[in-house]
Amino acid sequence: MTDSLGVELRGRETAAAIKEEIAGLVRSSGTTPRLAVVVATGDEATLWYVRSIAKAAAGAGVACDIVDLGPAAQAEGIRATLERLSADPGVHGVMLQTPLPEGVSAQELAASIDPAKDVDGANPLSLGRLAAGLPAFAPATAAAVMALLDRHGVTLKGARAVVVGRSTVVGKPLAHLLLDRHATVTVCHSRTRDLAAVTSTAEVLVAAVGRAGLIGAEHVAPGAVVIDVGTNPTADGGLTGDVDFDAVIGRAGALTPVPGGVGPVTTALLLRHTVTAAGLT
Ligand SMILES: Nc1nc(=O)c2c([nH]1)NC[C@@H]1CN(c3ccc(C(=O)N[C@@H](CCC(=O)O)C(=O)O)cc3)C=[N+]21
Repeated sequence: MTDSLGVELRGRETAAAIKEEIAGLVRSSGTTPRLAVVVATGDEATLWYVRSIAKAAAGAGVACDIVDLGPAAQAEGIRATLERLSADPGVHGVMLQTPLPEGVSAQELAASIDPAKDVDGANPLSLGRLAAGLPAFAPATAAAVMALLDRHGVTLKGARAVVVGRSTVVGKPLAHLLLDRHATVTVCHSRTRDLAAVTSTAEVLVAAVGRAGLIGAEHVAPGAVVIDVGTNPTADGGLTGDVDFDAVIGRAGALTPVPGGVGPVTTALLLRHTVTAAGLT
């Protein structure tokens, strides 16, 4: 918790600092890290994310190949592509975008990404290594939550942290990252009884569910640091989080906005992981 209330934890400055650091590393190494992004969907939000990765990569001096297999791609074709990119010494990072076509399992396919190139932490091996405390890439979104907490000087050691959401891409890896930092971690989900009773004990509260406005004032302890991972599309083509921003901002010690919070940091850390995979750090 913090002493003041209502601080906005903005992500754009953090993202800009990470991208600047990457650009410096690339310049001084003389190596161009290369990220391959495999796409097999027509989902608008995903395509937006892919374009923003390409744009951020260009600005940071990272090469980015979009490998678009189209929304009709089959599991075997996607697997062959991931295997080819994993074996290509010119490619340092490999990412498979979700969602995937009906009946195609992202987790089964992600097992074909070389863990050394698994910059979005999608291979089940990466999650297992993370849980075991071994070096591994965390999913960029989970890493972004930690980066925002660190950048804003939030103390995690001994802190009560509550994560709402148990997805493989955010909730589960994040619980391990917080445990590693000696937080006392509780994971809530759709079957949790009396959600507000649990979340209102949190000094650090992370919402990663995908339900607009789920977290209201009654879910938040005064002074808590609240990180909103939700990116829910709105009727007018915008984006809104899992936290009711207007209801919570005056009560929270600090709160990330959507847009402009976790999202931009996610993109920057995906590039940071690619730089690490290229051996630059
Ligand atoms: N394997 C995989 N990993 C992902 O991490 C993944 C994925 N697949 N599929 C698609 C979703 C979506 N996603 C976003 C990341 C950043 C923003 C982001 O930066 N949004 C901006 C604003 C965008 C706007 O205003 O429209 C912001 O929050 O400020 C959004 C969404 C990652 N995803």
